[in-house]
Amino acid sequence: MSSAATTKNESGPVLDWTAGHGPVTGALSATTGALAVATTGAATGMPPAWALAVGAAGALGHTVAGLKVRNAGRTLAFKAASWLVGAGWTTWAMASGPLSWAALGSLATIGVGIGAGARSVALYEEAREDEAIAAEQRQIALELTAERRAIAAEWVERIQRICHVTVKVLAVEMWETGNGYSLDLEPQGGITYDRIAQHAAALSADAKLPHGCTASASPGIHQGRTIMDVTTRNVLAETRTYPDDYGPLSILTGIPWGFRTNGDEVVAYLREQCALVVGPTGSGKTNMLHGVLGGFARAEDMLTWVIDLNAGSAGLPWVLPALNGELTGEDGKPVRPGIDWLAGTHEEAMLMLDAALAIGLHRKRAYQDLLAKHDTDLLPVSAKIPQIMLVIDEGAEILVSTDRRMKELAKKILEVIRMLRAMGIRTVLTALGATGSVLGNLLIRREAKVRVALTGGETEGMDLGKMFPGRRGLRVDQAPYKGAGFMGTPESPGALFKTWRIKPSQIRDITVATSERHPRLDAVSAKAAGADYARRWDAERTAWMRDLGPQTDTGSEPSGTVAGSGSGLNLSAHRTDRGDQASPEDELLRRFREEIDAQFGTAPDPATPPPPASGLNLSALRDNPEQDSPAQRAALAVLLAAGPEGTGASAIARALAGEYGTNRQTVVGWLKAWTEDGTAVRVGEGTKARYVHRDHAPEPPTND
Ligand SMILES: Nc1ncnc2c1ncn2[C@@H]1O[C@H](COP(=O)(O)OP(=O)(O)OP(=O)(O)O)[C@@H](O)[C@H]1O
Repeated sequence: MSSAATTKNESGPVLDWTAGHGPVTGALSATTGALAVATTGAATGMPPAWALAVGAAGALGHTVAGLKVRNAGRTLAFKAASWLVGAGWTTWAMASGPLSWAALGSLATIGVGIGAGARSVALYEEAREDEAIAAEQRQIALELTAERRAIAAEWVERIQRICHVTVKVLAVEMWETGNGYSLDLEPQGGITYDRIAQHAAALSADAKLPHGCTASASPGIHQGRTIMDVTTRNVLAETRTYPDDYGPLSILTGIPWGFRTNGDEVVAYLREQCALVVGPTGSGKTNMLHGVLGGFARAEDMLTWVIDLNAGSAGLPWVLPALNGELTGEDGKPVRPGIDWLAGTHEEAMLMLDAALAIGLHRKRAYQDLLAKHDTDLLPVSAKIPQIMLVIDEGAEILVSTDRRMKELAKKILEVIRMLRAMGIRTVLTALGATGSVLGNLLIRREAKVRVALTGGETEGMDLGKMFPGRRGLRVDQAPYKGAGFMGTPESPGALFKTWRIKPSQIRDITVATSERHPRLDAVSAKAAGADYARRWDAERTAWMRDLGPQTDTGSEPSGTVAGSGSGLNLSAHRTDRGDQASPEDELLRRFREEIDAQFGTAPDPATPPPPASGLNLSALRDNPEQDSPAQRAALAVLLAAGPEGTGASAIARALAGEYGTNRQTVVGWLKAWTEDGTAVRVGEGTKARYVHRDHAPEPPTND
């Protein structure tokens, strides 16, 4: 029913006169209307021809209205006929008396007739409308198929001309994002995908794809098929922020690390795999690391332990705001740090690695029954028995370092990688360059199949062939943007991708959002890890964080206090601002350190690949007197022996190389530390600059 609305209020039903008629109400309305007019007209002596005139006008009006809404001819005819029949009856009834049996009987028949007619007309109109929509869709599909056919023909011709390979196109799929399309190809004559893949650059050029877009061939559903992905819009040039849905993730369902050129997420499955993230300075590696830590923080079955000997800078933003009480959780509850353990010093890193090894070995014994119950040799990781992810910034450089202390760490890291896969302990190592010394390590090649090469336009030290063996046509200049590069996993072959930009505020938001979600270390593991793990957040163990808080990863900026400053984040995004706020003393110190950096090359030059043993900045160690190693003491002795003439980092390193294997980079770190605490004094300028022990230092000039 549609003519009278059914909504009720206190004053009774509300009538909606604008609503249209259905078949029943339409017929009722027409017949009761005609009867009313006939009886009133007959009683008052109205001329019967008037009713006929009104009927004709109604028929005309409805026909015009029907034409406007494009009613079918038969609908228009039916509506006009209804008006005319009604008007004819009224005219006749007014003349011969409307209340006779004949008049009422014929009116009832007319009513039923109008009702039935209206119903059939309505059904007909509906069917017409459906047919029109279907025809429109057929037209769109036809056009799309024509577009696909054109694309297919274009690529068959192009591949034939450039690769000399005949292909059959089995399907063309347009990406929903509108950024490109994929072709499912069947190369003829037993030719495999790589024959096409090696011509990727020529194919892209021939197709006149915009910069940053590629035509890349990869294996298809079987060896005789090839998928050709063609990007037509360069999404890598866009900055996309980390998706702000911080919902739960799991190690078992993978952690998203970025997006492909077709807009799809690329996911790292790390239950059994280790990962290697290579990125030279300025490529967006720190940002990516934060994205990785953010994903791990969101997981319900992972605990993240971070080693960063660059003063812990990769982990600090996940720890300090929580430790300093700057964040408040739901209901005012304190917020747990976004990572479970942070080692910024050699000592702490040793404790962490020992704990990881102890946990792994103990899990092997203690969970025998559980493994038997699940009939597996792979520990069933869950929120109750979480996976431990060891994230080691510049870890690859630790592995190839010749420094004795680094070698100690390297030995333990390799043990973790080699022995603890089944027991749910895996690593993410970062490296400044994809150099032979990093990828030459068989263990890394075998265990770290989740690989990322952030290029940021850097071409040196980026051996993509070694990073993604078997993948052809990958070129560094395809991803000249910060945060962009290549990612490959066992599930998703190496191809272009980009990381999300994660903002400092998002790190805080994720820390808060995931605080309640982090699992606790299972009792078996906690027992094995012992007091070193239980006391990891003790004030004296975390004092270095507060001391080093706002330092950057190069350690070449003044230290200050973080607590209460409200800027506990140590992100490179903030770096440029800080110089403006520094005091004159800090500024002097900064300039002094810059000079040292310039002279001794402590800050890596983005244009050159780092030598294998470089890249680690050990300045973080300087604040801890307990960390004086025999090598350090020997270096101090060399400095003292140099007398008032003083000496330089290279000379000290040469003196120590034989016995301790100390490299120049390490000595530079010590000299910086000694200069800051007054143990040594830097004299001379430029290439004449040298260090003198304070016992031999010249008298400082006085002002009077
Ligand atoms: N995914 C991204 N999208 C857009 N811009 C990014 C992305 N990642 C990084 N950037 C930009 O690049 C800058 C440098 O990033 P980041 O500090 O992570 O580089 P890095 O390789 O760690 O360099 P450094 O070693 O000097 O710290 C950031 O401040 C940001 O402006």
